[in-house]
Amino acid sequence: MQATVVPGYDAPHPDYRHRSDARRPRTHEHRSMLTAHELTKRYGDRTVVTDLSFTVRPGTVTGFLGPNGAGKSTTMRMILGLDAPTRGHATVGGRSYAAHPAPLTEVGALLEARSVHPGRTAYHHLRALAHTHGISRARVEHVLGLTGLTDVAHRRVKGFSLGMGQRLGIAAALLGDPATVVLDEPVNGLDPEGVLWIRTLLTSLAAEGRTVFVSSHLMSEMALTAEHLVIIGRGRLLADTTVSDFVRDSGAGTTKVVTPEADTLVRLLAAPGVDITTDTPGTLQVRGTDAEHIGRTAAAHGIPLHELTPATASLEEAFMDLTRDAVEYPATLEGAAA
Ligand SMILES: Nc1ncnc2c1ncn2[C@@H]1O[C@H](COP(=O)(O)OP(=O)(O)OP(=O)(O)O)[C@@H](O)[C@H]1O
Repeated sequence: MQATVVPGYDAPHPDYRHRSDARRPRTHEHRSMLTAHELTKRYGDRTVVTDLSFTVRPGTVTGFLGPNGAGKSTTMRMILGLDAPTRGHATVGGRSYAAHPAPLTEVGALLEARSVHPGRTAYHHLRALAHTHGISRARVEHVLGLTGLTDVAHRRVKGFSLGMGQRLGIAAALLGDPATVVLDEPVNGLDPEGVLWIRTLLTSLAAEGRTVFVSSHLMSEMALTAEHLVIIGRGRLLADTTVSDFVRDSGAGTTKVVTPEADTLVRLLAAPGVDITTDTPGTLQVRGTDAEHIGRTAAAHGIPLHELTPATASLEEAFMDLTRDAVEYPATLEGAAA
């Protein structure tokens, strides 16, 4: 496939793959920008991805959201050259994935459970991958540490839990120290500690200047992890926005506060853009500021709070509203009875 080269693109530095976790220079960030341009995929007479265009930038986590069957995996597979688009194209750092001379060091990907030989240990699986790509043993040990697998590195993969398998997939994705990371539903199978770990990992990968593109069907999960959102439904773009704009536009940025000193707190929080309503004495619904500011203000004035709850549930509702018409198999009463 012909490589499309963006202006200003320069070839990777030869030492690039060995520069493990150093913060990437900001001037090189354009290298890892990921773009989808009118991506379209048809299977038979069904179009599952339609005219999808968006850009994923380095330095932030971008969440790729959509209900089950929306076309997230298909889009990611087209970006990674695993599925050919019917129309349109995708580039990473200005080139198609296939045009990169050493793709593993440019793009690290976790798609649905990889085929790992069950009789192999995690260490040998990664060593074999590293060997075929000229990656050092030290890097294998580094990614085992990064994914919390050091203690089980010499156990056979067939004994791994779903979460451990997921960590191994992420270790493989990071093996080439890639500037771009594409992960399909990485929290699947992880326990709460694992979910927290992946959030921290993704945020730190982005803070190092990498492009981080991660799919999920859960808004609540993405709202805690991503800064930017690309939302699709039935293969079409529904929103390309920041999490804070989505929260603001959806009206989900309400915080419930229960306090015996409601009148004093209302006076203290009054500011342009802050809107406070109350239905029940002692219970406030605050918009235009966040729970942290409310908590700090209350603490600074010795006001007891019996409850301080950001309304994350309504964020999920806003996402469901946006995608309702795009859900393939909506949960209905008839459906439940069937
Ligand atoms: N190889 C294929 N042949 C035919 N249809 C397919 C194929 N792969 C995917 N599809 C269909 O394309 C649509 C999008 O699937 P895809 O897996 O991309 O969605 P998704 O958003 O990743 O969903 P999920 O969150 O459930 O993985 C679905 O209706 C799926 O059945």
